[in-house]
Amino acid sequence: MLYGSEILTAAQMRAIESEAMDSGEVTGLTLMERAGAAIAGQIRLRWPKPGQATVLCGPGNNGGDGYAIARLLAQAGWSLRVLGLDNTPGANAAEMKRRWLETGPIAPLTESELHDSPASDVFIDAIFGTGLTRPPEGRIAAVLHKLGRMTGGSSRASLVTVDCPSGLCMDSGRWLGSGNGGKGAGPVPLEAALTVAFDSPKPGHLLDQGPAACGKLVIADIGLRRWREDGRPPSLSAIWPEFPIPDRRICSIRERARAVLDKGISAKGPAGHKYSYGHALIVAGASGHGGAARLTARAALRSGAGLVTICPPHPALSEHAGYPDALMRRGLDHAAGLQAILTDPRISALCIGPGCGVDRAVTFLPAVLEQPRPCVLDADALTALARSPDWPRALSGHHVLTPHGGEFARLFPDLAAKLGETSARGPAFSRVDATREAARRCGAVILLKGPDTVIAAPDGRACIHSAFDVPWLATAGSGDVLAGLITGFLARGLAPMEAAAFGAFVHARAARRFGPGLIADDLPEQLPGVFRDLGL
Ligand SMILES: NC(=O)C1=CN([C@@H]2O[C@H](COP(=O)(O)OP(=O)(O)OC[C@H]3O[C@@H](n4cnc5c(N)ncnc54)[C@H](OP(=O)(O)O)[C@@H]3O)[C@@H](O)[C@H]2O)[C@@H](O)CC1
Ligand SMILES: Nc1ncnc2c1ncn2[C@@H]1O[C@H](COP(=O)(O)OP(=O)(O)O)[C@@H](O)[C@H]1O
Ligand SMILES: [K+]
Repeated sequence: MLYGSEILTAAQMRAIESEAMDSGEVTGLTLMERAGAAIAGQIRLRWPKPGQATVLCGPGNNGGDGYAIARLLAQAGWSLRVLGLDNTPGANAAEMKRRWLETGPIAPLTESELHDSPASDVFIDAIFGTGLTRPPEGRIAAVLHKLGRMTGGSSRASLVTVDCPSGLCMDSGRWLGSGNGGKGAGPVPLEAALTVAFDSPKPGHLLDQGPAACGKLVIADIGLRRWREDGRPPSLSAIWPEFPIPDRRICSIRERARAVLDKGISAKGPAGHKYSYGHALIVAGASGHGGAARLTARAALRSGAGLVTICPPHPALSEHAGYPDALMRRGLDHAAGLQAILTDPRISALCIGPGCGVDRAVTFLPAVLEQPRPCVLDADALTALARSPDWPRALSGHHVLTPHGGEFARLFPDLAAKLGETSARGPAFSRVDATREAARRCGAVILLKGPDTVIAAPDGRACIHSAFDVPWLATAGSGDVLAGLITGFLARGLAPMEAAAFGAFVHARAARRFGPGLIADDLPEQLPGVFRDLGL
């Protein structure tokens, strides 16, 4: 595990469930009963007064969970309407169905039967879970379309989904059969109030359309920890969750932050002096474009780097006077000038791109890339990089690239195109797949920005950072602040992957702490509070 919580793909989850059942210590029926009880419990927690629920049960084990939920809610006094299919091939799901039939009837899972259930307070989607292999079609597609219209937007009824909204690919967060943004041939995308998933988050809960489709995500413990942790190499995907996940070794965010920092960063202590904490250098642009680089520099200073120097062309030096006084300024006009500055071995990290200007980035990139210090390439530097032939060969493991979607498409047009294609089979190509492949190709750390920021290293380690709860982070200059944070953490000694992941985490926490109305200038000012909250 990298840090934060482990994420499992649908295939990994199925493998763990199989291992648990093969061990003879737990049966599939017990796991299903626990899954059903977890969801029924969450529903009763949110709707303490028994109401009317409609449960839609599919052909597999997800449907089996649905029959268990129906039985448990009925025992708690709820009025139930259950829609299901004739064929329920799995033994466990068939047993759950049999037990439900002792309590009540099953109506056919059709659009017209669903239409006749409008009095429900809660609709429970137990049609498909981790077993979804292809886009829903025909009768089930029509049911899901109707369900989307009955529960989405301002409708009174709430949708609760078992493991995930049906039709959503749990490995990518994309609707199977739909193109970019959930549009295309598929059904009306579901918008759940609550999704209860088992054991661990899956990538699809956090990526792309997943968070909007899932609503509030709750991870329920169904007793699989031992098989998750036994004998398997640590998972490659992890997050910094802002929600509690049961049954994890590291549970407080403070502990997690401390664990990362202890791995590499020079924690401030009585024995240190400013040079102990690194010196970050920011290549800035011409007059009139200095704001972006100053945001970067300010964030680098606040990250705890011992010194930060901003390097605009000589004529633009005066523009940076007094922003803030702690910032050092040095004119930089030619690549040879940069080489001269870099003879100082105490400069420990660089950043080029924010407010730099593409032409200036083209001039300085070769000198930046051939020096061995860790370096963040952002904004104009990414555009400049994409223009140079055979650019992936110029990069290596000490480089961190921080593209947003547009910059990523300039650098990796084929991967961006693949993300936009309609996916006819699961698992669909995901933002994690794209970012991992990008990192592998150029041998550098890639941080693909968005509400679902993905960070990947060339060795395949990857991490999703979810910031869907802070949409106000999408404001001009916030990416410049992120670049500065990562540069500062690199200067202080964090490894590139850790610096990028910790940067994304601290960035979103600063935005969360400030709240709506945030402008990028506010972010660095929140950092002391963020660090204090983390006990750093
Ligand atoms: N394993 C365990 O012990 C536990 C599992 N648990 C629960 O089980 C869920 C996984 O169950 P699952 O593997 O049976 O898959 P599920 O999501 O129910 O659907 C698969 C069925 O749908 C079919 N199908 C697929 N796509 C289709 C399409 N487009 N249109 C039509 N059919 C389609 C597919 O058929 P096939 O692809 O073979 O044709 C198959 O019949 C998991 O999410 C969790 O809720 C929990 O109880 C904890 C213990
Ligand atoms: N909807 C959103 N919710 C949360 N964070 C977002 C959202 N959209 C973008 N972000 C984050 O905001 C920052 C924007 O960076 P960027 O696009 O480079 O902006 P700029 O170039 O103006 O600095 C990134 O860290 C990105 O992950
Ligand atoms: K489901």
